Amino acid sequence: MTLTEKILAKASKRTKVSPGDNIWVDTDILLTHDVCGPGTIGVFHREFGKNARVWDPYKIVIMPDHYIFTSDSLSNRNVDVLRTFAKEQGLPYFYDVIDDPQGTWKFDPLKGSLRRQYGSLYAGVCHTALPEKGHVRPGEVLFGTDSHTCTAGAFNQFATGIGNTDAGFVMGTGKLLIKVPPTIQFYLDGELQKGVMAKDLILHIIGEIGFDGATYMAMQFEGPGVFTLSIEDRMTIANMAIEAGAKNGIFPADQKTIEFVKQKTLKNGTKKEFEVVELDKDQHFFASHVIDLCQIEPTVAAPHNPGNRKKAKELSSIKIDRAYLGSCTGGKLSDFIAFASILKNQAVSVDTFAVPSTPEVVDQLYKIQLEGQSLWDILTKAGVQITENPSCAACLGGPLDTFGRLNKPQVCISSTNRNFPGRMGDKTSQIYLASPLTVAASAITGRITDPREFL
Ligand SMILES: CC(C)[C@H](C(=O)O)[C@@H](O)C(=O)O
Repeated sequence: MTLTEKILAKASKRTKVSPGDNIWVDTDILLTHDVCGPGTIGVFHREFGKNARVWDPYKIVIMPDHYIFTSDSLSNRNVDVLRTFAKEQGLPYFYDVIDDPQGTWKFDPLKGSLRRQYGSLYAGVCHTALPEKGHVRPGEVLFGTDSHTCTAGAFNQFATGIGNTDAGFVMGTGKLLIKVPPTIQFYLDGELQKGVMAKDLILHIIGEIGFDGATYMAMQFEGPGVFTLSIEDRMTIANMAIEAGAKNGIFPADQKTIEFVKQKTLKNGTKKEFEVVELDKDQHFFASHVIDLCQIEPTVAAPHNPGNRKKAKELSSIKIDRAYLGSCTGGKLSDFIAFASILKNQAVSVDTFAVPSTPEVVDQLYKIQLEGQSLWDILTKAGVQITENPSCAACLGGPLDTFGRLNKPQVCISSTNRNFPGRMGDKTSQIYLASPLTVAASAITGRITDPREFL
């Protein structure tokens, strides 16, 4: 069996499952957020009753993260619905945006001043925050009401996005009926070259198979190249499995995975026994691709789908109005480090926005230094507008007052995950998806630029 089949077999208490089998699986974690949480809660109450209790309060994680820092009253109401529900149900893992609805500014000793509009519990973008807060473990089944839930496949687990109806059902029963997906193998060899990031690799792969090339399939990444990738690289790759239509993306576990999971679960009091799922010798794949990481070049997805693959160097005539760094895909700490490595002692020539994915990333921006300057200082000196409020922000447009939103027709290069029309706001804007290095290089020159020109 493939990694996905092995996890699903265990979760359905079977010795073997095959692609196409419809099986009931037990859920380890159900994740929801402010956009889909209220709908999920509505389905849960409608189907299980007004006074129903969730199946297991310790297995539900609620992380508001999408439309958080906005004056839009409907968005704010969504968070209120989550808050009320978490209180009623006694949910220990509700990562509220604020501690005290009356007072939201805090003194920050790192900066020596008041900052942030969020409280001590706020976790940031759910797909980055979930592992950071110790809610992912190899071998487990994670369902989330968000298509990028597949990010957690980086940790050797079955992680997939589901709709509110399914999530309402999981909330009440802890179970879900799913069809076992066929698996496509991506066998990675070699190592990514300087100037090339995990984002380039996944854009390359989506370009290869098409943005529907893995519809309802598992994308399994293996081979020696996998172990050269950092945990955050693997998250970027698994995160965009859905952009090829995949049910999930999945990686084998190594020492990096085990150490990461142990450290985060210990720190956050979520430590549980887990069993790594090993690769079988005779797996059956729907298809198999071998990829030499050394051959990957800075890659861009041109408008209007993530599979519209071009090399960055082929697009040097495209002028941009805006550059954007952020989201579950491109707002992690390693994304900021890469971004700052190019922007050090440089200046951006177009409006450039950066949104950290979690409060932890914000803290590290002040702490981590490159040649004596903090990442925060490097970026602000280069002219980047950074917010200290981590959220999904303009990755998916959001209310008009969303930080970095495209409020007029613009050409934007972005480290995010989708470039559909209207995705970042204005419907006629053009979005080019790229790695943080390519976004930084392009922000300096004002046109799409291969970052190797700056190395
Ligand atoms: C809001 C949510 C349903 C959506 C998703 O599922 O992906 C969003 O996170 C996105 O990235 O488009």
